[in-house]
Amino acid sequence: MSSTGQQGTRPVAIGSLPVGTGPAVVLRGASAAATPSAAPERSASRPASGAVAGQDGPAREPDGKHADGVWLRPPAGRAAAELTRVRAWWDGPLLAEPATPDDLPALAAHADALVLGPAWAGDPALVTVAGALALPVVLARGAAALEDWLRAAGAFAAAGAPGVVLCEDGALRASSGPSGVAGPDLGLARAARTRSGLPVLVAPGDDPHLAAATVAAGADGLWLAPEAGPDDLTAAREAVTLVGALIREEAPGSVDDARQAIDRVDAALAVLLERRARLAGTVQRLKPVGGFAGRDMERERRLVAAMARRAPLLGEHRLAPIMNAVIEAGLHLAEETRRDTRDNGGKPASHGAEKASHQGGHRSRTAMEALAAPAPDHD
Ligand SMILES: O=C(O)C(=O)C[C@]1(C(=O)O)C=C[C@@H](O)C=C1
Repeated sequence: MSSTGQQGTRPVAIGSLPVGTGPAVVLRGASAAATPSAAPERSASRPASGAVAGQDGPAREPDGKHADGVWLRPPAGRAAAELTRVRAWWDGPLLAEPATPDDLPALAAHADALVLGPAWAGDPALVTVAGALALPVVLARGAAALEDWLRAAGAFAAAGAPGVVLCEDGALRASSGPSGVAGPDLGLARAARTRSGLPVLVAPGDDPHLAAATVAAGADGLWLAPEAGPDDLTAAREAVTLVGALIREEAPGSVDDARQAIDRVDAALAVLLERRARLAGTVQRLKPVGGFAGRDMERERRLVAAMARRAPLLGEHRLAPIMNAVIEAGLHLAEETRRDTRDNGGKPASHGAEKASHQGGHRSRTAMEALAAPAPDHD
């Protein structure tokens, strides 16, 4: 394990994927092919497992990336065939849920982790058999109470499972509550993580924007349904990157891991810098004298001092030149935009930021954009 992990959490390796240390992970369900008797191969009907049949691989994000890991719930008696089929296009971390104990040998041969629900946890004989496979166990909560969930996790560890990851999957399995909207219990997931020291995955359900809240609540990973599309994957990845950069402690142990952690922080910085530039542009428009001519050095000194209270390592004297560059970039952008607007007969002209996003063509809405929709009337 290349880093020390989240405080108090015991990381678990699922194949090559560390869970509970480093960034939160994104796992996505793989489609299970329909059984020949239920529907022809490649049909779009829904098999008993609830997965969409007929897809050959996991959805990709627009940039071509897959999820970090794939999970599968093959129909009874089809585990070997389904796992072999998925292994043909996916050699990364693979998690599988057995429909019956007869599926266990196939899982032991092909999967990196067992996904087990409350029914297994309630049967001591099954716990013993599953623990003896020496695969990590992802223990779905289903509708279990916190105490029962944690007790079951302890039972799998005692039976020999080399690691246990909890999965709050209430959104996938439980029927919707009084609100009519099914969703994960983030408070319960957080309590389970604190109490047990085990990594916790959370299924954010049908609303991709819950991914950000899920990471903010401290989840070590997102558990996406097989139906999750590229935009859902992108929203999940954005939440992991941006929200994780703000709240998730990392202690990387290699240059590569440290650079990846820096990339996530830079991604969050970029979103915030863009947002700040828009707001600073609004101030230039509203002030009696905007732009460089209306510069207010006392206000700049005070904002640097306030920032230094949150960034004591950097301190005022290091933050001051950074913020000077940030503020001047914003003023240049505001003046450029004002000139463009004037040249455009008073109509708002596309400035740099807009041009860039237009050039990129269609861009899906990110988690951070959804959290903090930018003001539409920027300068
Ligand atoms: O607060 C203002 O008056 C601004 O114009 C905004 C801003 C900034 O970017 O934060 C920019 C220039 C000023 O010198 C001070 C602050």
